[in-house]
Parts: sequence; structure tokens; C-alpha cells
Amino acid sequence: IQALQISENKIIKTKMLSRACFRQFSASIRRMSSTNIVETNIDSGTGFATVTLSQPPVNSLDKNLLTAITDRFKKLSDDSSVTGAILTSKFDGKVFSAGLNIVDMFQKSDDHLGEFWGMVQEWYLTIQGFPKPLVSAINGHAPTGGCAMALMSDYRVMVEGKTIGLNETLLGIVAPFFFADLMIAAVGRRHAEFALNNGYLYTSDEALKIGLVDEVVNLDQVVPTALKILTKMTKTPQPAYQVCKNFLRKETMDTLRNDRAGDIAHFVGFVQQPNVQKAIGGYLQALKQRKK
Ligand SMILES: CCCCCCCC/C=C\C=C\CC(=O)SCCNC(=O)CCNC(=O)[C@H](O)C(C)(C)COP(=O)(O)OP(=O)(O)OC[C@H]1O[C@@H](n2cnc3c(N)ncnc32)[C@H](O)[C@@H]1OP(=O)(O)O
Repeated sequence: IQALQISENKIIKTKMLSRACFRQFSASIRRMSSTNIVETNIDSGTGFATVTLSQPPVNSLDKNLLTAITDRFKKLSDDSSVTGAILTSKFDGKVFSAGLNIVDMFQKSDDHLGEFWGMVQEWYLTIQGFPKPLVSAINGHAPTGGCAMALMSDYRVMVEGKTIGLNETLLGIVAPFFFADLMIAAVGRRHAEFALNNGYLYTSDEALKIGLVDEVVNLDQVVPTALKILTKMTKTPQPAYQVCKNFLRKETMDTLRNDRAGDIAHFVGFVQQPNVQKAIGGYLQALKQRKK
């Protein structure tokens, strides 16, 4: 009887403990109301937001995803309980992001292209201007705009064995000046010129060598490593962090802010050229036929 009473007490204690743990866990992870293409969880203990891009199949940045990411980062900027963020992809081991949606640039009206590019500008200005520490957990390929998005963060942890780069010239298009500046800031002018002129896609290890990413780890270490560095970064006095980040990034952002309409006109004029359209069409077709 005594043994039974002891084990019953143990069961009651275990149940109480697991309920307490569950309460603590559900209190510490807050899921932001978010579109299902940008999932966001906030750890209320640390204030870290994990933003997971979840648009199948490859997180290509179409109007919907650009808007959802931009809105999410604006909210995280304004949320004083958020101390820093991690940007990652649901398609781990496969793709971080395939960059801008090519379909949005092929055989479209000037109005469509203009609206699309306005969204690209807003996405860049919002993530690049995000005032808190931001770490990219690059858990898959990150070509073109995917690479640019990773470059907008303050630190990059990449999975081994994938590729990253601003390889626009391979498509017959050219990276906009604000993408080029991201690359120059990370790897210096010499590497950036080589990378952009040749549309070079770096393996994770090559990217590490030139400073395009900061760490290369195996897949299950990508997010934990990103969290570790975020913890360190958020310990820096944040008013100083924000002021420093802002003044280092301000010049290129201001150049864009001061002439957004001109930049849109430039993009539309460039993309609508028949030879550029031909190159984009050919690239799209090649992408589709790769699987066959
Ligand atoms: C004088 C100066 C003027 C300057 C003016 C400024 C001009 C600037 C203009 C443009 C800038 C653009 C920047 C960009 O970001 S362009 C985006 C280019 N992106 C790419 O090249 C990446 C292409 N994708 C891939 O390489 C692969 O998909 C990869 C990411 C490696 C994943 O491979 P995998 O897992 O094998 O997946 P699939 O290739 O089978 O793709 C699945 C389906 O998704 C479609 N797809 C892929 N990428 C895109 C994309 N970026 N946009 C739209 N659709 C995409 C692919 O076709 C498959 O479709 P389906 O299943 O129907 O066959």
C-alpha cells in the first residue's frame, strides 16, 4: 500500500511538473499572426523572432512574398519586445530563396513591372534598414535575390554543400546598384566585380573564403549557430548598435530613397528591351526543362 501511495504521488508530481513545463513553454514561444508564407515565432524569454519563409516550392520572391516579408519586418521593427531576428527557410537542405520571381519580369506590362519593382525597393529598404540584429540561417541555395536578402542581414550562417551568389548576368540581366553595394560591403570591390561580372555562384566553402558568408556548418547546426551569434549580438548596447548599423548603411539606402521613381523607370526600361526579354524567356524555359 505504501509503495502504491509513493508511486501515485510520483505520478501526480510528474503530471504537475509537465503541466508547468507546458505552461512555461507555451508562454515562451509566441506565434505571430502571420500569413502562412512567412511564419514567425517569437521567444518571449529572449525576444528573438524566427522568420521562416515558407512559399513553395522555392521561396521565389513574387509580389505576395515580397509584401509579406516587408510587412513582417516592419512589425518586428516596431515591436519593442523583439530584440533580434533570424531569417530562414522552411525548405531546409534545399532552398533558402530562389530570388526574385522571374515570371514577374517576363512579358509583363510596364505597370506590372513598375509595381513589382516598387515592392522590391520596399523589401530592400525594410530589411536593410531593420534596426535590430538580424542573422540569416541560410539552409539551402541562395542565388540572386536570395543572396541579396542574406546580405541584408548582419551575419550569415550557411549550410555546407549549397550555392550562393549574385548570378544575374547569367540570366542576361544585371543586379541593381543596391544589390551590388551589398556585395561590395561584404566582400570588397575586387571580389564583387568578379562575382557580379561573371554571375559567379559560390559553393558554401568558397563563399566562406571570400567573406560572403561568415560560417559554414552542417544542416542541423544552421539555426542553433545563428541563435548563438544572435545572443552575442543582442548583448551589444542596442542604441549604439542601431546608430552604427544605420550610419554604415544609410548612403546607399538614401540614394535609392531619393529617386525611387527614377530607379523604377530604369528597371522597366531595362527589362522591357527585346534582347533582355528574350534572355529571360530562354532562362525560364531552361529552368523548366532542367527536370526533364
Ligand atoms: C544598366 C543596369 C540596369 C539594371 C537594372 C536592374 C535590373 C535588375 C533586374 C533583375 C534582378 C533580378 C534579381 C533576381 O533575383 S532574378 C532571380 C533569378 N533566380 C534564379 O536564377 C534562380 C533560379 N532557380 C534555381 O536555380 C533553382 O530553382 C534552385 C533555387 C537552385 C532550386 O532548385 P530545385 O530545388 O531543383 O527547384 P527547381 O529548379 O525544380 O524549381 C522548382 C520550380 O520553381 C521554379 N522557379 C525556380 N526559381 C524561380 C524563380 N526565381 N522565379 C520563378 N520560378 C522559379 C522552377 O521553374 C520550377 O517550376 P516548375 O515546377 O513549374 O517547373
